[in-house]
Amino acid sequence: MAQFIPRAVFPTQLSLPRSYFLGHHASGLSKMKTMLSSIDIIIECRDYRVPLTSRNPLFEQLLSGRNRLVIYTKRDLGNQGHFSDRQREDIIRDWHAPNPTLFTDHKSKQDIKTVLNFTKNEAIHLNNLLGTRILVVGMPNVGKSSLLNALRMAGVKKAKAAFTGAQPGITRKIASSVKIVEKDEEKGIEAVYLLDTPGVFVPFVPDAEAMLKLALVGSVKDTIIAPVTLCDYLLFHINKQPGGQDLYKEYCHPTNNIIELLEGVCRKTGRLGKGGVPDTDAAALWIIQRWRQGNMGKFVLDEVEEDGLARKMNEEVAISVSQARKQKKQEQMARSKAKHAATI
Ligand SMILES: Nc1nc2c(ncn2[C@@H]2O[C@H](COP(=O)(O)OP(=O)(O)OP(=O)(O)O)[C@@H](O)[C@H]2O)c(=O)[nH]1
Repeated sequence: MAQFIPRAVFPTQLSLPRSYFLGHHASGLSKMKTMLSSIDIIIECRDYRVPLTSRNPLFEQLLSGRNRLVIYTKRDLGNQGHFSDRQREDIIRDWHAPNPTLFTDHKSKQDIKTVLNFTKNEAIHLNNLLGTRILVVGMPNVGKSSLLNALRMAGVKKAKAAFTGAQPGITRKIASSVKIVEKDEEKGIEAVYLLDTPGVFVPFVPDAEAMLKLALVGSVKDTIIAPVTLCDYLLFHINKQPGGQDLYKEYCHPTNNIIELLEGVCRKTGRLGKGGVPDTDAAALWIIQRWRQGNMGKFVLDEVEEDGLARKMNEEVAISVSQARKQKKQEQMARSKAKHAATI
């Protein structure tokens, strides 16, 4: 049998939406701006599986010069405990230095304890009599509320304070602060409070592939991109992993053809519509969910290289320059239209 060769590149998807910046993202961001003066530390959450693509330039503007901890959430979905995972984390830490960086799984007691200890040390250092106030920010569905709940449970043994969910946009408003560390006079620790915020999406996604990555990790609603397209992009990544084809071997032989895989899934799991027609959309969503739960491979979608962050930042500058030019052109056109209308 011929050796299976995975696709080297994913076909360009010209028709994909490249924006998902919603009303509550904009209002959440402007509310955050007004609150910053009463905040001591920012925890910025990013998704472990998209360390570059989940960087939001809006937060860079908002948080520049602020005391910031970067937390890469959902580590359990992208880390297999290999040496290469450790190397990747070292590179990411270097990107953010001197800001501290942590990697978490919200169900890992050790990971949550590390975050809690960080906040306690900051509280001792700041020694704010009114307590230390921490704002948690990040892209939609990155796991901000889950982190808050886990910290609250570990820190003050209190149950869930924030709603969480598998789709983005569960948190719509900045809620009141939640205590995660009690005041401890003996140890000289003032109380620590967290404030959860609504996820804020990037204002403009640079390319279709970045949109596919953000959709795959659940930052945009599943109704925005056709499930078969999204699943095809996942298949592209699965096939690139060592032994990736084994992840779907019960449904199909090694393939680059998404329909072939989905039809195999439909047959095996009974996802058939009227007249036995395979329900490929349902099969695609099922595979995507399995990957999001860590049952279809654990891997990172972005290439992590030492100069990766610097290249991404240059890209953002280029986009903002081209957007500024576009805006200027539109303004000139509007002015000349108005002038023309005034002369007739
Ligand atoms: N596997 C895994 N899942 C996580 C982790 N953290 C959060 N999740 C899941 O990710 C989904 C989104 O979590 P939320 O805490 O609601 O995310 P959010 O950032 O508050 O979302 P928005 O309301 O859109 O701002 C939920 O299904 C969580 O169970 C993690 O560390 N590992």
